[in-house]
Amino acid sequence: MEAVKAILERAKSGADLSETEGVVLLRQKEPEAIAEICQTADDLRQKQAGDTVTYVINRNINFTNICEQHCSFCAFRRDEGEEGAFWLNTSQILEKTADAVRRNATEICMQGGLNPKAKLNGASLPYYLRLVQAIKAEYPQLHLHAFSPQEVQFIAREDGISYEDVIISLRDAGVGSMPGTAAEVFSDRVRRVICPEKIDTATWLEIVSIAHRMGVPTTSTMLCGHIETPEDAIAHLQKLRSLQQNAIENGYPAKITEFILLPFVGQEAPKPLRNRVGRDQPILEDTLLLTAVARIFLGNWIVNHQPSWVKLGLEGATEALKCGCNDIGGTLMEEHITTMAGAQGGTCMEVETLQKAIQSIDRSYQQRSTLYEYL
Ligand SMILES: C[S@@+](CC[C@H](N)C(=O)[O-])C[C@H]1O[C@@H](n2cnc3c(N)ncnc32)[C@H](O)[C@@H]1O
Ligand SMILES: Nc1c(NC[C@H](O)[C@H](O)[C@H](O)CO)[nH]c(=O)[nH]c1=O
Ligand SMILES: N[C@@H](Cc1ccc(O)cc1)C(=O)O
Ligand code: SF4
Repeated sequence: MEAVKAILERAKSGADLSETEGVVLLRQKEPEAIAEICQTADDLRQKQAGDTVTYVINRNINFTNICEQHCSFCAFRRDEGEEGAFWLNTSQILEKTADAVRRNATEICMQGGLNPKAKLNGASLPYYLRLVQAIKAEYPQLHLHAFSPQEVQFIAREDGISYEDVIISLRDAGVGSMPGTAAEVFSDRVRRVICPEKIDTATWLEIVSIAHRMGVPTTSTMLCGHIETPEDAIAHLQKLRSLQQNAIENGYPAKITEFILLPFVGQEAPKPLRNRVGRDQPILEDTLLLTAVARIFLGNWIVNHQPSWVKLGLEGATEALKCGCNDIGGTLMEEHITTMAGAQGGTCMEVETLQKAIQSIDRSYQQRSTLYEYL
């Protein structure tokens, strides 16, 4: 307990914790120590981000779930022709966008499977650019938060072009920011088990750094609660922190806007990983401790922290607002990826429901843009 208190004092004084210190915090089992860690995270949240909790009105559009990869946590992907496979055409996407705009969305969050047939004139990039242009032509004011580093690498590989060229083209067509998914856990040992076909740690960091250099802000995520160790989790946070330090120190025009913890949902995930992890739903207590440690460890470098109501339920996400989070996330309108994995939180939130959850813990709420401007 004395060791924990000393570490928390250092964090409160504004110091960046070492990985060893982070691991000590994450390994705590005593309720008293855990309560102190959450209290420190809550204090730092107040100091760094204030008492107002933000939300964004957005819609997820997953344009296809046909994917050439086979991540062992993913219940969303399908082979072409398999039951449940889908691939939206432009008019379906525009209908969903029109409905989102009618419901006051400011953001479309677009991601999909890696579909080698998604090409125009034999190339992937023009296909993705057409998705972007179709939306931006009709709704130039909408913010497009689209395509993970894995999707960027897929396009570059299919077309034999550089990551930089892909990112510049997407940016110039109207992509406003990049979701920091596909990060999973930055341990190549773990990645060989849970996502052996995915980009490795170094490539994820490289692509996100290029995005920052090219003026494209990104989010950042971590998939937790599967086979990662506390050391893996802290190493992941350390890599995000130093990526952000690098963007700031080099004066890049963009950086990481937020950190989102994504607890693994196993219920409908492929059986090998589901069985190895041994549970269907995330353990709330473990998620909350990691939420708090992430706030403390990322320090002043990443000030916006968001829980996932999809995965924790709105009640669990509201608890996370007391353990370091200052944002409740998006309305989403239709969530598929983790809902297909058996997540219990729902697929859509009304603005009023998010506001009530925030009010229930005596905090004020505020609508934000994707880039955290108050609206
Ligand atoms: C499904 S992918 C979509 C974009 C693209 N296919 C990719 O992998 O980057 C988005 C993210 O969803 C998350 N996800 C997928 N299955 C999940 C599950 N069963 N539980 C929690 N998160 C999951 C992963 O973190 C993954 O990177
Ligand atoms: N937590 C989840 C999110 N969060 C992302 C936000 O909705 C938003 O796009 C971001 O904060 C940028 O403004 N998105 C999901 O699709 N699923 C989640 O579980
Ligand atoms: N789109 C979110 C993150 C996200 C997306 C899909 C998920 O299933 C989970 C998380 C972001 O980076 O901003
Ligand atoms: S997580 Fe993404 S890349 Fe992996 S199988 Fe699912 S859709 Fe494909």
